[in-house]
Amino acid sequence: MDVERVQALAFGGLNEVPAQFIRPAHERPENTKPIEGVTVPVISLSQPRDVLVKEVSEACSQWGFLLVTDHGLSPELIKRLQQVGQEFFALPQKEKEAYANDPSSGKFEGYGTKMTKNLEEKVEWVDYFFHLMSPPSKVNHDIWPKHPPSYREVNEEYSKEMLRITGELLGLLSEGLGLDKKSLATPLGDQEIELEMKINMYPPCPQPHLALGVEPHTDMSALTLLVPNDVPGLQVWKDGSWFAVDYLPNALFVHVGDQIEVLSNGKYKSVLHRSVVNKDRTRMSWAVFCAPPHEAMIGPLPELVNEQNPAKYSTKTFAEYRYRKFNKLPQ
Ligand SMILES: O=C(O)CCC(=O)C(=O)O
Ligand SMILES: [Fe+2]
Repeated sequence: MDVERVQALAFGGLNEVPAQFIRPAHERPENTKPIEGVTVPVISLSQPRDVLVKEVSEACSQWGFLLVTDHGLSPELIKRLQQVGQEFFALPQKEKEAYANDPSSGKFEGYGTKMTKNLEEKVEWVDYFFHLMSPPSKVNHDIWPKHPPSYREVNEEYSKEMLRITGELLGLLSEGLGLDKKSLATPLGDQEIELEMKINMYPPCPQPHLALGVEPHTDMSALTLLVPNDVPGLQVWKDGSWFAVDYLPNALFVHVGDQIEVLSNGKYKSVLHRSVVNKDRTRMSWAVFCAPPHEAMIGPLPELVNEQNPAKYSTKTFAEYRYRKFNKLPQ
């Protein structure tokens, strides 16, 4: 299958973006103005637990998004993760193509460029690499980049840290619902929770005001933990406006995904977000999607549902949720 890669297109010398990237006027990045004085929450994990539970659960109820600092993830490990990802994307095009995925035949892992067309038939200004990274028993290392050779070791180390931090955040969010610390982790599979790595690579774009990196969406995951390079581009939606998320060195960008919204019966919000591109610099981001195993049954936690608070979401397997979301069917 011949897929035109955005990276190859962008570095091939281009003065205008091709028509398939040009968004209708209402979708263009300059279109909304954030509310003055309102900023995205930044929360340090080294605070007394009661304060932390309150701050994290407020951020997840009001924004579905927060920046986390003092998470114990070392800046060196983040740097190594970014280095091996950059080295992969710096490989000659032909070498990258050996890892090409094929979502239309169910092969989601590997090197890709989004081909599925939305209603307006527009595509995104991004290439990516996507692979499962945990639990180890389900990971297929043959799909992971073999170059640079340290890719595997670095990503395995990173994955352990993501599992630890996911566990901590789920504990805080459970307590924020007034429940036992394990209430959210248990239905999500606990140590069997699936962690997927998606490296997004957004090359410079000759007309950034016309295109989008990733179009508005909510993540299907329970939580998404992301580290970008130092080029800003992520925007989150709140109360009718897009808010640009500034780069904060070594912070983890935490998104509430659909599964936490469902489990919390709507107390926590799955955040609508998008990314914009720029003219001069390559933006990259490393998103780790933390999601339940496919066979897990996900619905509002029974402790949160009663006559006054009926279930707002139906209960179904994560596999069915995914199928419905991919095919734009009602949940
Ligand atoms: O690059 C970003 O900051 C956002 C990427 C994203 O939302 C995604 O890959 O799901
Ligand atoms: Fe996302």
